[in-house]
Amino acid sequence: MSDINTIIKTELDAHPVKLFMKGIPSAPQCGFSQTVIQILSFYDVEYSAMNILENPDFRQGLKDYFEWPTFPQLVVKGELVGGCDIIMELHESGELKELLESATK
Ligand SMILES: N[C@@H](CCC(=O)N[C@@H](CS)C(=O)NCC(=O)O)C(=O)O
Repeated sequence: MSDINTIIKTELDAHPVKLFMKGIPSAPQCGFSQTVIQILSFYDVEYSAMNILENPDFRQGLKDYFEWPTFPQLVVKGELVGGCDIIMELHESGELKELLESATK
């Protein structure tokens, strides 16, 4: 495993719900990231967010790690759930609630 993959794995092990985004939750720097932050605010869930604009190694490393080319990336228990479109769909279908609840169990 390359160094960045090891660092990503350590980060994911430490945070059951992890959002890789552009900007920070109080000041998203992209509309897609902003939408996911708004959706997460509907849930009583603790999450950790990383600004990939300030972490270029993660920005490229995550694209390779998850084979997913864009941000945001929401990761629950080490598994990529998806980006903005998927999170919106899962929110509307009610599946996101279950997923987030499973993260704390
Ligand atoms: N359809 C995507 C939209 C996200 C997207 O297009 N993100 C772009 C612009 S913010 C991106 O991350 N590009 C790669 C990069 O900037 O490294 C989703 O559902 O998340």
